[in-house]
Amino acid sequence: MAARLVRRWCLSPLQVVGFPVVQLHTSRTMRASQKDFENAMNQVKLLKKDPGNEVKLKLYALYKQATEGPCNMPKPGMLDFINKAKWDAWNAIGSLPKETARKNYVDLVSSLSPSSESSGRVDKEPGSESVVITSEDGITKIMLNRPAQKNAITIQMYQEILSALEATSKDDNSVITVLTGNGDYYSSGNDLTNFTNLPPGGIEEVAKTGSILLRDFVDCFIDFPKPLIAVVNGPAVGIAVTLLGLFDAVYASDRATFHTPFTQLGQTAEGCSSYTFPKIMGPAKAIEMLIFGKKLTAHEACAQGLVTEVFPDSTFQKEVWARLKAYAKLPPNAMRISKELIRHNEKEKLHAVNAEESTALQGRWLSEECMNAIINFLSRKSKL
Ligand SMILES: CCCC/C=C/CC(=O)SCCNC(=O)CCNC(=O)[C@H](O)C(C)(C)COP(=O)(O)OP(=O)(O)OC[C@H]1O[C@@H](n2cnc3c(N)ncnc32)[C@H](O)[C@@H]1OP(=O)(O)O
Repeated sequence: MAARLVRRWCLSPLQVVGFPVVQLHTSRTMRASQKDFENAMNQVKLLKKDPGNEVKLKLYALYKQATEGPCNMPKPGMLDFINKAKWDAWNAIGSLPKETARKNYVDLVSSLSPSSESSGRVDKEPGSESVVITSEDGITKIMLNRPAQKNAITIQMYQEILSALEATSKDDNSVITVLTGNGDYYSSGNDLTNFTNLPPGGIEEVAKTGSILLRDFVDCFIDFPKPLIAVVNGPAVGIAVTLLGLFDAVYASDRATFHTPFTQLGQTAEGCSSYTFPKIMGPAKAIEMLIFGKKLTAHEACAQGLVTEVFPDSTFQKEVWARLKAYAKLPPNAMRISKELIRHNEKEKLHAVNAEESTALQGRWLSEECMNAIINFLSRKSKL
């Protein structure tokens, strides 16, 4: 379902919003500007880097305006996220003359030409390397690897992380396990496109399968038997923050921030944070984060007890990995038994909280508040 959308995006990113890459027209009577327009359409096919949803919607809208004039389609239903975003973009152009739209399209494409494409960022396909798992010196590193999407977590990535945790919990060579992110973000949390490709059972089916996946995923963190460390290399959002309450140590760069904008998204807390956060930082501070969406700096999160230690970004990787290598040399059974002693009294409670939170979210994902927030994000009309 949602993974299909993401895969489709990665294989042919320009087509996700119905981007007109194959609709070339040739005419013997075309004028110069029509030629430029067709060249621009060809150029778009050669773009190496996905220009992003906002630009794709602009291109779509200008193309439609240039070829058909003002928006003449019936407005798609609220749940038809992608077509609704396309319709909004086209409709927003109003009565812009066809020729102006054609020129704007050509100008926009030339601003995206290969010479102006940045080559610095890695953008991997899910299913290939969106989650990279490596093992060295007794440390299993699970690295979120979608830096261009700020390491937003797709359905497939949840499944891959879950499988990695299950495997490493049974691997005698693995002493401690680390979750971290590649690029400037730790993770922007749940990929908001996870819920946009509707299966035959509609949005209800998406919400139900999402809730089951969430519950299984978080259960795996609750039960993980060995030391679990978060190396928070940059900003963290949503589930990437809430899960931290289930880690045994959280090391953060001073560039990291911690943001749980659930209410703004029409959603509610998950990752057992409705229980762990009040316990860690007291209800007053937990409510500011989980209900009002207050974003914490790394030092604030450390003062609240969510983060174990903050390091300057310039030395973060070096200092943290040196420390983890030393920890991984400690006797593994003693660490495992100590973790069990510290955690086992809470496990039953945590599983019950996880079940409750997952059920509450299933309902939230069907709410108008949540759908509007996702539509807003996808149509890039608003950002958090
Ligand atoms: C099944 C289990 C479900 C568990 C549920 C968990 C709940 C949550 O985790 S709620 C939190 C969800 N996350 C968000 O609301 C964050 C949304 N993203 C943003 O607000 C911003 O992108 C950002 C503040 C993280 C970064 O802003 P910035 O201006 O620096 O960069 P952008 O241009 O916005 O992002 C670059 C690129 O990445 C895409 N992207 C970023 N985050 C997400 C995301 N969470 N889902 C999908 N896509 C994301 C963004 O769309 C951009 O893509 P394009 O270049 O293609 O436009």
